[in-house]
Amino acid sequence: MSLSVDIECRVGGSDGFLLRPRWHTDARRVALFGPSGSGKSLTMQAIAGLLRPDRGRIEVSGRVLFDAEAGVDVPPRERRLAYLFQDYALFPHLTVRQNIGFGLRRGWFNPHGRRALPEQARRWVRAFGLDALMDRYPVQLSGGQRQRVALARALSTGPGLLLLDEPLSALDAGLRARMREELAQLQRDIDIPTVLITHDQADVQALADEVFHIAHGEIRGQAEPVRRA
Ligand SMILES: Nc1ncnc2c1ncn2[C@@H]1O[C@H](COP(=O)(O)OP(=O)(O)OP(=O)(O)O)[C@@H](O)[C@H]1O
Repeated sequence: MSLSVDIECRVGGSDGFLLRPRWHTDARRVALFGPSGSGKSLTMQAIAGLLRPDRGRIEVSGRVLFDAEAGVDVPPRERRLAYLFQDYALFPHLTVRQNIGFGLRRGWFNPHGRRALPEQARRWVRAFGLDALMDRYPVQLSGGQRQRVALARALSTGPGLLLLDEPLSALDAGLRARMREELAQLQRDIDIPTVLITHDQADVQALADEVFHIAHGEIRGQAEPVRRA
C-alpha cells in the first residue's frame, strides 16, 4: 500500500490544537508513535473521514480520499477502511452476532433478527473462535473476546486498510502480550495494510515495519522499528 497524509486542521477553536501531520509511506504495516495528546487519534479520524481537515490531501494506494483544493471528501462509509477504537466501541445492548452484523453494508442489520451472518463475516467468527459466544452481550465477554469481536466486525466489511487505535491498551499485561501475537499473526495471514497507534515500543516492534514519530500535531521523524535479536 501507499499512504500519503498532508493535512492541516485546527481543532477546538482559534487557540485550539493545531494538527498538521505530513507523511508518506509505502510500508504495509505502519505505526504512529507519540506521547498522549500529540495528535495520533485526530490523524486517524482524519484518515477515516470523521474529522474534516481545513487544508490538504489524503491518498491511500492511489485513491484520493480527501483533497481540499479539488473539493474531494469521500464519505467515511465509502473509504473502504475499518477503524478499531481504543475501547472497541461495541454496542452494549446488541449481541455479538448483532454487533458483527452491524458493520456490514447493504442492510444486513436487524436488531431483532437471528439471520445467519454472511460468509465474509462467518470467516472471522471462525478465525477468532467466537462461535460459542454469538448470543452473548459485550458485558458477558472478557477483554480479549471483546477485542476479537471488534476485529471480526471491522474485518467483515472487507476493508482495504485497517486503522488500529491502541488496540491493546484496554487489556491486562498477560492478555496484552497474547493478543499482540495474535494481531501479528493476523497481519501475516491476511494481506491488509494496517496503521497502528501506540504508546508502546513492544507494539511497534511486533506490529510495524515503519514508524512515524508524532509530537505536537506534527510528524517529527520516521524510522524502522528496532528489532530485538
Ligand atoms: N474535539 C476536540 N476539541 C478540542 N481539542 C481536542 C479535541 N479532540 C482532541 N483535542 C486535543 O487535541 C490534542 C490531540 O488529541 P488526540 O486525541 O489526537 O491525542 P492522542 O495523541 O491520540 O492522545 P492519546 O495517546 O492520549 O490518545 C489533545 O491536546 C486534545 O486535547
